[in-house]
Amino acid sequence: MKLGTLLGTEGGPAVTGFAIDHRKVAPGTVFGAFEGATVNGEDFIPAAVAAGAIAVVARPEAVVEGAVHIADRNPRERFARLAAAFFAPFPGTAVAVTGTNGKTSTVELTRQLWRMQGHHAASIGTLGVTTADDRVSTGLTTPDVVTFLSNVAGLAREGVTHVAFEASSHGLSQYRTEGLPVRAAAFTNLSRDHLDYHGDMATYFTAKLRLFSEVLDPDGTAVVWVDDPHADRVIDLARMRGNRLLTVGEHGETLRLVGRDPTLLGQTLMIEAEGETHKVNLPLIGAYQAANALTAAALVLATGGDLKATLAGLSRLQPVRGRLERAVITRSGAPVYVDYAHTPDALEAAIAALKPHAAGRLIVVFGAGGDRDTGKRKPMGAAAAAGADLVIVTDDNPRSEDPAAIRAQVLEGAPAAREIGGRRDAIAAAIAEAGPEDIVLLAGKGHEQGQIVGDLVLPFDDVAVARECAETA
Ligand SMILES: CC(=O)N[C@H]1[C@@H](OP(=O)(O)OP(=O)(O)OC[C@H]2O[C@@H](n3ccc(=O)[nH]c3=O)[C@H](O)[C@@H]2O)O[C@H](CO)[C@@H](O)[C@@H]1O[C@H](C)C(=O)N[C@@H](C)C(=O)N[C@H](CCC(=O)O)C(=O)O
Ligand SMILES: Nc1ncnc2c1ncn2[C@@H]1O[C@H](COP(=O)(O)OP(=O)(O)OP(=O)(O)O)[C@@H](O)[C@H]1O
Ligand SMILES: N[C@H](CCC[C@H](N)C(=O)O)C(=O)O
Ligand SMILES: [Mg+2]
Repeated sequence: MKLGTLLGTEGGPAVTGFAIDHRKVAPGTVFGAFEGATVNGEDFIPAAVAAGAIAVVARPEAVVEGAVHIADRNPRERFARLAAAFFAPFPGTAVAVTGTNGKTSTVELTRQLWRMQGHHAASIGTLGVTTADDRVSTGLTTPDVVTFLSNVAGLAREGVTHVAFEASSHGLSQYRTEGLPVRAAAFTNLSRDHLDYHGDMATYFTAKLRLFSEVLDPDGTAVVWVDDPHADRVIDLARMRGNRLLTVGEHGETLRLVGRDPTLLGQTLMIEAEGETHKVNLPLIGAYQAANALTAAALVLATGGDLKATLAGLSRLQPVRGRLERAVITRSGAPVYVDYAHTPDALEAAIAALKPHAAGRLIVVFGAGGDRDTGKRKPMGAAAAAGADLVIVTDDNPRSEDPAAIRAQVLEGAPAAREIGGRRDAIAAAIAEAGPEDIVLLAGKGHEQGQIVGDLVLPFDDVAVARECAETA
């Protein structure tokens, strides 16, 4: 593709690729120079041009010599749209999910439901780029714009027609997915997280609302979990914009949850839809997975899915990696669950999911990530102390922070909790302590395969460690 074609002029050099890191520039690359959280990408423009960049997307005040300066007040958005034109075509049906919690679960459940209806489907998010037979991690929930758009185009070349992706608030703020048409967008919930980046809840919510105000196709469908207190803002936005609106939840119009009874390995849902009541045996435990399953079902309906087939599909859903995943049953008979809860709201949800199944005590082991929102640590301790019978505070991913300092902040919310710094020791202690009527919940790391300590990523998988500890307990 010629640069002129991209810019709506004529001719010019051939475009060979796109990059936002100067170290990835090759001859023919269009370079995006963005002011970032740690450095200013504009500082690398000369090096990018020296490496062969033929054009640079940057603010008008940036200095570009030896390459075309594509000047724009919002260089991230302009770059994404140009890159999308270069990487296209994409799968015909793309949907996005945003919310503090439930994004990964919902996109994965959507992928499974689409597949049951015969679609070649994929999901992109925290677990990576997932298709029916493959999963490749990208390191982020919403990958950087070049990784994201090139991967989505790659999926189309593989024959994928339906993709569901997680629109994180960081990803929305940084225009990482702009240029990919979005046929439906779902809102799960909003609670405290990522205030280290957004500063306050209003800014955090505004970042998420951009999915509905700008990213969702004007003739696209908004899917809203209406039981969340923030849902009204999303509904108002969808109505104002004239988007089709599907609502789910106990107060939903499209899929109204009228009954939910926990069973041994899941739950029976009563769902009102199109004037009829449907009974569904969902093989996932917890109110939160019922919420995500209904949201996923509505996304499938929003993209042409048949109601009966979609509701029937709910009974065949497979658990999502690291989301209330049962890792092992201890020698004493206590099940050990691994969950990704790393916010106060999520901890509450995971504990509420397991509590009805614990005839004895619920033992919770968790910590909090370093270099993330510090304000959520005490409320996380409080959420665990309020819902669990025994709380063990340990390390999550300390990153560049002092692990003991992080634990101390969490313990402020759970003064009666035990503190065991090493995560493996904490898991071992919980498993040794658990009796036949008890349940153990390991929260915060879920599917993660490593523990980030300083610059190191030490191999660590909660599921594997739980199994090893259960062997020797
Ligand atoms: C805080 C944050 O979101 N940072 C992301 C952001 O970096 P940034 O724009 O701030 O970039 P920077 O490091 O300041 O550099 C500025 C620019 O100069 C460029 N550069 C930099 C150095 C160099 O030598 N040459 C060069 O060209 C960079 O590529 C960048 O474009 O853009 C980068 C490229 O897309 C991302 O890799 C990076 O993610 C960092 C690694 C990260 O940890 N992000 C996490 C917090 C994140 O995004 N999490 C969300 C939320 C998960 C959830 O939902 O809970 C996610 O979607 O994963
Ligand atoms: N609908 C929900 N309501 C409340 N809590 C939820 C919900 N869905 C998931 N959770 C909790 O949040 C945790 C993370 O779930 P999930 O990975 O689906 O969320 P996410 O939005 O993708 O998170 P992240 O922003 O870290 O990528 C779960 O392990 C569970 O504890
Ligand atoms: N166990 C991780 C979960 C959060 C990871 C991701 N959601 C992010 O914020 O980057 C941590 O707390 O460090
Ligand atoms: Mg996720």
